[in-house]
Amino acid sequence: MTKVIRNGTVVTADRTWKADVLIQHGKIVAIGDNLHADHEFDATGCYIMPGGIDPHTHLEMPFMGTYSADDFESGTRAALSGGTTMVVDFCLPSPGQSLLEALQMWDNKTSKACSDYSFHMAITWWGEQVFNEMAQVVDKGITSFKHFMAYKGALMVDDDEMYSSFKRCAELGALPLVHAENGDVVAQLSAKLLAEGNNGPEAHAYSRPPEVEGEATNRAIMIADMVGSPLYVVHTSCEQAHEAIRRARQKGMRVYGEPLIQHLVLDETEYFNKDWDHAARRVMSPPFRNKLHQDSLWAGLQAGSLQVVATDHCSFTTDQKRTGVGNFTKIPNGTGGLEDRMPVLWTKGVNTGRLTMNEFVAVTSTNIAKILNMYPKKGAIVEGADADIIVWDPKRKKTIAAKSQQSVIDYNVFEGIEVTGLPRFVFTRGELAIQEHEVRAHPGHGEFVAREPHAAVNRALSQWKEITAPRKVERTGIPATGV
Ligand SMILES: NC(=O)NCCC(=O)O
Ligand SMILES: [Zn+2]
Ligand SMILES: [Zn+2]
Repeated sequence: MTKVIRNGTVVTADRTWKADVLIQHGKIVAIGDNLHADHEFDATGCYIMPGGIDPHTHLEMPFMGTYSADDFESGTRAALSGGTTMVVDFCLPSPGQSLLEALQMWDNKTSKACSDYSFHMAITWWGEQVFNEMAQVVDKGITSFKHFMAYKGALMVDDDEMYSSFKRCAELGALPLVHAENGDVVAQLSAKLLAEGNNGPEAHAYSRPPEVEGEATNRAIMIADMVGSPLYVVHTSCEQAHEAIRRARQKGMRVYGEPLIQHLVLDETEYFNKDWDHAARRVMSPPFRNKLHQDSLWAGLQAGSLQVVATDHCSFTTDQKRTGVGNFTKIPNGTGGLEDRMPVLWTKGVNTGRLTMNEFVAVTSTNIAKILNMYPKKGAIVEGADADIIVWDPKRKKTIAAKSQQSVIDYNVFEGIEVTGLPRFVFTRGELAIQEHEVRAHPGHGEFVAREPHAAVNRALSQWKEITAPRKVERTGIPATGV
């Protein structure tokens, strides 16, 4: 059975043109004029774009004594509803646990995924077993490894562990990722705030100032440079971290930065809300920042010093958040956003002139497909690509409301924001998943996307590091050792 999307304008990361798109067996098979098929979908007035890719989600994740509430079924259904056709989630081994065993546990969660997905593997401890298993993880198509520089006593790794792991990534042609916050300083600041009776959700933000993130970002960048590895910094939220990334890139280092849609549009005043639930629902790490930091992130997307907009979707119900009443360090960290990332970014970015449509496609889909070495299977409208396609109606409007969302939690941090720009149709590998309000997402449709190591950037960087490596100076006439 063939499908064709007709009468629309194709928008990719680098081009905009009128064309029809023909789909067969889950792939794009032709792009051109006057194409016909068994089923026709009308895109009059709409843009035909690559489906969004969210490279940062935590579905059904064990964290801070509980599990994040959205699983692969509700999470990917929410994603599709908002035009995101692929997620990349994190496999988190417990300290001491085999990476392969953890991967098996994460695989078991995915049977009801409605969209395609991939994994990053977290390095939460270090030893010979981890060193060896990293190669097997890469052989399974997982070529990115996450390091938490925060969450002391739980997921955090120290500089020695990070150096060893980044070095191993360089050898394997893999990409290290970092959650960049100085976990030791956060622990000290948190203890001080609690001792002073500062125990509400606003203290979460006080305990993680931008300097904590800027320092860790810079440290991770320097370590990656010393081992000759590229680096991807997740949830870049502030100017200090952005500055470190920008500076590194200007020096030719292969560093990527990922702002979240939450940090781009929500600010720290949320934590000063008198309603404890309101503030706690917005507790995440790093916390929301002020308007100056937001401007820096938008500028980074415009200038190309930041490349990707993600969500870090890690949703907890109000009841789960209430675990932290009386002690902000016990509030599960995380917010949702999978359904909202694309419409909110379009509304606040494209509709305001902060982003072009092509930049929108780049930062929501194409750039990450390239960084994670799955382009043009994903992130592209080209013949042979997976038919992960959104037909985007720039005039469709809605007001974001928890009562009508796909996520299973009981609130939405974007509640009340009116968005203009929503999907008319969403296709996941050629299957129609969304038709305006109608959700046809099919649990079990999603497939694991394996990725190859040694992406072009890894190859170029290791070549350069080899050429510029320190070399012993061969000398003749070495003087005898003195007595
Ligand atoms: N970001 C957050 O607060 N929760 C999810 C885990 C993480 O990414 O740090
Ligand atoms: Zn994080
Ligand atoms: Zn995260």
